[in-house]
Amino acid sequence: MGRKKQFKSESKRLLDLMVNSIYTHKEIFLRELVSNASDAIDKYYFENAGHVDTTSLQIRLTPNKDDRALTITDNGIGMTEKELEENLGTIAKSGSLAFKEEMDKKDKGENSDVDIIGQFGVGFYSAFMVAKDVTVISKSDAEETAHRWESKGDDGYTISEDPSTERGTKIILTLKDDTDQDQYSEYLETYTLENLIKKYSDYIRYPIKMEVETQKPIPGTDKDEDGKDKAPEYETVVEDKTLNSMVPLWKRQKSKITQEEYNQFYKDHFFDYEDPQRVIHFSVEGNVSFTALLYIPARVPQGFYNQDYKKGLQLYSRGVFIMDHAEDLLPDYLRFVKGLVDSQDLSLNISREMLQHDHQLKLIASRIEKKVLSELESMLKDEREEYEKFYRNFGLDIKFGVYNNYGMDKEKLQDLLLFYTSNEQKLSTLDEYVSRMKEDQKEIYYISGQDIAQIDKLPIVQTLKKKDYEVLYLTENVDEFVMSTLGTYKEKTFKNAGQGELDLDSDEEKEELKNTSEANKDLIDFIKESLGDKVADVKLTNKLSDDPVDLSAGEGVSFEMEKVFANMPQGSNPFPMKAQRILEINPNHPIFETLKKLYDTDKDKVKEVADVLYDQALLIEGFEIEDPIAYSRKICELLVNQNQ
Ligand SMILES: Nc1ncnc2c1ncn2[C@@H]1O[C@H](COP(=O)(O)OP(=O)(O)OP(=O)(O)O)[C@@H](O)[C@H]1O
Repeated sequence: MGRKKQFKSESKRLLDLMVNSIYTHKEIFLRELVSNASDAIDKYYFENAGHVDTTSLQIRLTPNKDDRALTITDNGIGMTEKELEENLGTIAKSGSLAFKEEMDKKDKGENSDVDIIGQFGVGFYSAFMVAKDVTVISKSDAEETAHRWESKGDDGYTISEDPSTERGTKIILTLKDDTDQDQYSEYLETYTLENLIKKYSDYIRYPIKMEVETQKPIPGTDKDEDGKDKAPEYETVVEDKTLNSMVPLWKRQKSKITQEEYNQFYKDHFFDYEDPQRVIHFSVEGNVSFTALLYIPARVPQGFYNQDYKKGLQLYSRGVFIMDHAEDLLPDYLRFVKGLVDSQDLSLNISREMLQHDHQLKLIASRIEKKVLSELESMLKDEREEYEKFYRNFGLDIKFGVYNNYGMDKEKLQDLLLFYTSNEQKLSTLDEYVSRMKEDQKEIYYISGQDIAQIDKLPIVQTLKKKDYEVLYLTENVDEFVMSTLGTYKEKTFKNAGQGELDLDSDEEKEELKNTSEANKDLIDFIKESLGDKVADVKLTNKLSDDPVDLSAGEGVSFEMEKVFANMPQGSNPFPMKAQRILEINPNHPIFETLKKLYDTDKDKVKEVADVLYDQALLIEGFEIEDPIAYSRKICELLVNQNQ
């Protein structure tokens, strides 16, 4: 046995962290060791290109419950005594510098509480998260003898000669004792190992093999004495199984992948039982190189509106799984996109914290955003029905995308919006609406309500339709916020038809209305006074063709916004905002004549009628009335009086 040596001081600190790790993803040790094994085979392959029997290259897992040991064997390049010393005695060069800097910061008291293990190229040392003793037996073609490196972690390591003759490296992990938190013996179960390989290392290029026990029917036992079929007897057979599928689907040539394969991969990896609506598979070479395989689900994913729904793509580095739900790869408004990104430009040990600042990742994210948006644009252009199907599922996210971040992304998204309109009785883009606008129309009209049918009956909508103006129907809470974020589209301002003035009248009509209003000023003032602070104003309007009254909101908060604020959870909105209520009366409706007459004969009745009209206007707007019983009594009274 060789002399005991101490780890270099930096390594020792890292090792301490591993040995005493409270890191929750200890299982990644297997990914790290398998990845090293694969790198070692790569190196052997490249150094001996042309002379290698590629079929023999492999990685093997051997769990041994008696010894509580898990062995990972590869027939890669192996290490000489010196290499064992250099490579395993100091921490990996890639990570060492960053690690040391972080440690220096810590010493100066500036250290953030970052997840240190995830952050550095700790590779091999992660074995100490699960093992109390790590033995590495390695043989390089460059040396006659093999060597054995052994360590229990903190108290150093020994290197000695070993009788092995086969080229490559064998890493024997004697697992730590089980604790309440960690069942290390799980790593001796073949099914756990199979799952971990599938999860993290499925696409390693070389076969990862393991002997697995399976139950097989014993030949000839499926017939009884009379030759009739019966359930066969089973025996336990040990089979050598390849655990990984080796070639990632996304690395294969696009033209050679069937839709069925894409769909199956989606269902296997992203927990959906339905085929996706769209597959987007593309590669980018250049400043940053990556391949992305993205999917748009055909339906809203389960839990999509729950707080704990996680957006993001799976991240791979050269076919090795790094993490799930890398959220920085997708903007929020594309949170429905599922899929993965594989880039050789990312380090295997990159952490979430690091990703946020990673320049390469930002480039990847921006290419992905552009690609998905351009796919959606062409779907809208060329496959309208498909797009509308998509929009019914995820249009709300596109709307939130317009509204969020102070409208930062609105330019990118505005042409993907669809709204139901009065003319078309179907969904329209803003561009389509603008192209149909009347020559004299200056603004884009919209109006909000609970649903299409209710909006369609609103008095103001009837009037606009009569005058041949098209109106966008808004039925979702976020819609008005989208409109106010957009402000304009193709230099046309958005105008809430249920709010403020609409300027639809001709000069003569305006003049006539002004005259009627002046002539009836006393009556109008009286109504306003009798309604008190319920209304901000009462006025006559030409907007209403057949309806007697209507309530419009003053400038500022609209009725729809008021309703949204009112529905917010209590406490989140300490100053609920109310829209100004303006009661508008149709001077061409017979009710106005009645009011005029009553004003001369029975002012108390005017008050009653005004109350009823105001309540009616509230109902039309979808508000509750304050006192339904009083309202109903008044209506009955008026009906009875009429027949007397
Ligand atoms: N199975 C192996 N066969 C041959 N060499 C190995 C093997 N495992 C590790 N090594 C050597 O030990 C070195 C240190 O490994 P470690 O996993 O700590 O870091 P790394 O793989 O270089 O870096 P990173 O993990 O950041 O990619 C490797 O660079 C490699 O030279």
